[in-house]
Amino acid sequence: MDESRIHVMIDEVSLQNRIRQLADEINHDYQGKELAMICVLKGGVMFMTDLAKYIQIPMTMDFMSVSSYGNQQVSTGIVKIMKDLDNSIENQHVLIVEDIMDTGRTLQYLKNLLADRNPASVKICTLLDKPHTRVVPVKADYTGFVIDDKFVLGYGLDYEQHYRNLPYIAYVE
Ligand SMILES: O=P(O)(O)OC[C@H]1O[C@H](OP(=O)(O)OP(=O)(O)O)[C@H](O)[C@@H]1O
Ligand code: HPA
Repeated sequence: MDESRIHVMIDEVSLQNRIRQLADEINHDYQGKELAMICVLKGGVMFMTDLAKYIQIPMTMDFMSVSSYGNQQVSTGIVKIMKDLDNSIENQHVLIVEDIMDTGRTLQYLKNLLADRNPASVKICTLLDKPHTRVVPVKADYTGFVIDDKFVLGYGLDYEQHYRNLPYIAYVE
């Protein structure tokens, strides 16, 4: 991609400050409980690992990978599990950790799938929320930033598998 089209949307300091605030909320809300943090690969990796550093209650981590059918830019709404969780979530307080909620299809599918496995609770924590592109009525319990309808990359998010390593969120214009 022509890199002059990439602009910073959320810088590294703002990201880290907000992630610390989200962790404080989570620590408060789950006091006395154990948290099963579920990272949605690959985009959720950076957010999951940074968020987890500030979690002060007992917690476990597990990873799941899902993929949408169809071409890369157009969400078809059909989601396929590429890698399932390693461990059971029965009777556990599950927090799904995602990088972005766009159409909402991925998180709606995942929330329903995990809710069927008899957890004690299932909540969603998304770093970014693009409410204007939502197609299904799924809601996050914890949201880092609500953003405009722009294609974003960095901090886990990719453009054709690249740019996930940027320490900030950028938009393409
Ligand atoms: O709300 P939606 O429209 O469903 O879009 C959000 C999903 O799309 C991206 O994943 P992608 O399938 O690109 O995989 P990746 O995380 O491996 O990049 C992102 O990480 C979310 O999982
Ligand atoms: O804006 C985005 N950027 C990268 N990946 C995504 N997956 C859904 N929306 C986006």
